[in-house]
Amino acid sequence: MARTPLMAGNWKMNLNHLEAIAQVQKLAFGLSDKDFDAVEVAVLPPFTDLRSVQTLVDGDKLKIKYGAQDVSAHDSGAYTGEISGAMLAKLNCTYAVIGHSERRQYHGEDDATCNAKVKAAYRYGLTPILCVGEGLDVRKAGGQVAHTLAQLDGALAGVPAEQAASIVIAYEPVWAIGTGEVATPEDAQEVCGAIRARLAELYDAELADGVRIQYGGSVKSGNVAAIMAQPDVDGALVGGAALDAEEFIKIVRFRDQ
Ligand SMILES: O=C(CO)COP(=O)(O)O
Repeated sequence: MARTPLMAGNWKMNLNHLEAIAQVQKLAFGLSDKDFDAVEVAVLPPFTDLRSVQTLVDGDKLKIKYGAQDVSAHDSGAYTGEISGAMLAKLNCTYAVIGHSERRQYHGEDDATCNAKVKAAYRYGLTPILCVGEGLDVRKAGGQVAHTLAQLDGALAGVPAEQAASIVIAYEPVWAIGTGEVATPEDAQEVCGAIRARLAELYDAELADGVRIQYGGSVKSGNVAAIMAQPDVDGALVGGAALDAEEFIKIVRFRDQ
C-alpha cells in the first residue's frame, strides 16, 4: 500500500499564538500544491495557539493539518489544566500526540495513561500520533525493539482494528531527541520494521501495511532523506528544526535533499 508520508512539526513549548500565525503563514507561503500532493504536512503547536491556527487554516483554506501535543484521558470535569478531546475536536484538530517521551519523563505518563489517551482521542475523532522509543540505557543494552514493542502493546490494549487502522506511530528514541544525535537509517528501520510486524500480529498484515510510522529525533534537512528512504519509515516528527520555517520546508521536500 502506498502510504502518504506525514511530515509533522512538534513545536513543543515554543511560539505564542501570534508567532504561530506568522509561522503557519511562512509555511503556507513556502509550500505549494506539489508539496501537498506528495506529502501530508502537519503542525503541532501549544494548546494556546490552536484557535489561531484553525482560523488561519480555515480562512485561507490551507492544506496544512494541525493537532495538539497531548489530550486528556478524561471527557470533562474537575481536571484542572487538562484539555479534552472534545475541545480539540471542536477546533478541527486532526491529530493528538500521545505519550511523547517528554510527557512520559516529566509528567509520569505510563503505558496505561497512553492507552486511556489513545481511546479518548478516538472517542472524539482525533488521530493519535503515538510516540514510542527507548532511552540510552536500553539502547546500550540492545533492548530497543523489546522496549518499544512493549510500549506499543500497552498503548494499543483493547483498541479495535477499525480505530487502530488510522493510528500514526512515531518512533522517537529518547537519546536522539534534541541531542543532534540522529539514529542511523538502519537503527530507525530496525525498530520501525519491528513496529509494523507487531501491528500485523496484533491486528493483521493489511492493517499494518497501511499504518504510518514516523521517525523522530534530531531530524534535519541534511539527514531526512536517508531516513525517509527506509521501507518502514513513513514520515518524520520534527522538533527543533520545525521552528525554522525554511528548514521545515526543506524537510517536507526530503526527496530534493
Ligand atoms: O521530540 C521530537 C519530536 O517530537 C524530536 O525533537 P528534535 O527534532 O528537536 O530532536
